[in-house]
Amino acid sequence: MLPQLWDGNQEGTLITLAAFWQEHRTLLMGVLFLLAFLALWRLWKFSFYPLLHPAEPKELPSWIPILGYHGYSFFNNSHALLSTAIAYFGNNGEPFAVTAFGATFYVITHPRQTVEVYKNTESLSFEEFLVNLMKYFGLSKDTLESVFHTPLPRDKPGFPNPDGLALGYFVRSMHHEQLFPGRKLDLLEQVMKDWFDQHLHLTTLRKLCAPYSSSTNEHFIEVPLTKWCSELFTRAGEVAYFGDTLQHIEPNMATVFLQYDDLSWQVLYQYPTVFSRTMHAAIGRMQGVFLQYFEVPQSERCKDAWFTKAIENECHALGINRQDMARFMTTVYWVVSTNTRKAAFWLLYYILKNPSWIATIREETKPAFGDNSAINLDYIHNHCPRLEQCWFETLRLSSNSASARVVTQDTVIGHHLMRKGNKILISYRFLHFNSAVFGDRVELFLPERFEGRVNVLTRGASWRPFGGGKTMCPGHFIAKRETLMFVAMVLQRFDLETPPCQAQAILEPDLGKPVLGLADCKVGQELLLRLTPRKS
Ligand code: HEM
Repeated sequence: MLPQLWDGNQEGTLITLAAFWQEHRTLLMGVLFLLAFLALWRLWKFSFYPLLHPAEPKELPSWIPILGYHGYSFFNNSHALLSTAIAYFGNNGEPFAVTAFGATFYVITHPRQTVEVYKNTESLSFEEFLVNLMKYFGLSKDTLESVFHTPLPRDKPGFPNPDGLALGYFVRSMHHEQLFPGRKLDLLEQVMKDWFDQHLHLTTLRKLCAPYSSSTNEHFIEVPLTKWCSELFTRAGEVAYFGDTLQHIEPNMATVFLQYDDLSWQVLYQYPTVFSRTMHAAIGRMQGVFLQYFEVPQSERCKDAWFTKAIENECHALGINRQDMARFMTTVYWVVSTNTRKAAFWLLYYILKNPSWIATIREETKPAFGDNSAINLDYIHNHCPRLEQCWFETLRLSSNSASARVVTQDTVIGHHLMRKGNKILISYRFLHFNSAVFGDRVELFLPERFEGRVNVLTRGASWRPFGGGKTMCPGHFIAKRETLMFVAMVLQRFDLETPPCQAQAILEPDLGKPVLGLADCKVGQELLLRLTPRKS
């Protein structure tokens, strides 16, 4: 029990204090020592050190040495933490440092410096991040050594490798071959179009969505919007990349993937297995399905994308075992669907909440739809500017990625010295919410801000939904094509409503979870969507 320190008698109080000090002397000395140590450490770290090292980015002060006290804020809402830091440093556009979980991140907010970061592939590494990811997925040391450090012959059979790159770097050229405009991209898009075309009918949806639709009859179906888009896009992406073989092995691969993907932020934080058992169980199931997939002879696996067998052949040639191939393919499945599913539900959500766009897009896309369900994809690509503006605005509002680079040698960015071993973060959200670039009311869905300004706004250094430099996302063409064709088809075929009880329901981006692209919506939020076939 603490003594009562002030009873109006000054002498008595002093005596009581002295007695308290005598009794708890060791404890109080310890506390005083700790406070003195923290004060000195803080003074040194955030006042004297910056004076002695003016070239290094200033660090957001904290009271916890080494670990930094920003870990919780990083988890909870990294965007809010970075906003606080930007305000603390007077919004001066200079890089600053934040320590969380013992790692120091230099945060870049100025568009010009983002370009410097993307250009520097000598001393800023994306590969270290990839290697850590692959290790986390269980790829063996030997496989990683061959993949990243064994140059493939320049004259090898298969896809040409004139620069003699190791597979870990060569795979980027293979993604480009599959995903950049050309025949292979068109074929991929065609498969997705056929899949949506077959499944976007009331009768088919009733069967497909039975496990989660909340209500259905012969006139309509009600589905949870984010779940519905996620399932449909994952299934379409699966068929486009792997044909129907995976479906035969595990008809619910998409559902297992979504269980994993909801928790995939744990991978980015490299959570220990003991704290992420559900995520590990889902990924284990997916890897198991891919093991069975590779047991099916190639000749029996049809209608897959060019990339899928091409990369498998490269892995075989390098002697990579089946387990590691299965682990790697799981990551391919991940990148194919994790962002497009979110792009689809965010775009539909914003349109639903701004219903005047429904009529606009219907009218604009109508000429792309012939009488016998034929769809003119070229028309959607090139003659639907309003739909395209909605796409850009959705990406702007829902991007929550941060490009991460590991500093492998001391490096100067924008006159600031970045120390070896630390990480660099480019937060896209800050770039996309800069009202000096994107105009007023940046927090609102206003696709018209892109009208007549698409080139200015989406080709500058402030536009980064797909990252930048060498590692810029190669999937951006297919992501756009797939999402826009889907939204156009849904609007042409169905009337959309949210049930009256859901009129006030909203979806908000979860800015706390790290992602490689678009934000998910906050846990527990969902919006019911009623789809009623339109009378033609
Ligand atoms: C709206 C949809 C998408 C968004 C917002 C998105 C975003 C991103 C981002 C931010 C990165 C990291 C770039 C960096 O840090 O420099 C990335 C990388 C990547 N994305 Fe996407 N992505 C999308 C769709 C896709 C699709 C559909 C595919 C494949 C079919 C794909 C394949 C990849 C690959 C292979 C990489 C790694 C690139 C490399 O290391 O060179 N993405 N994506």
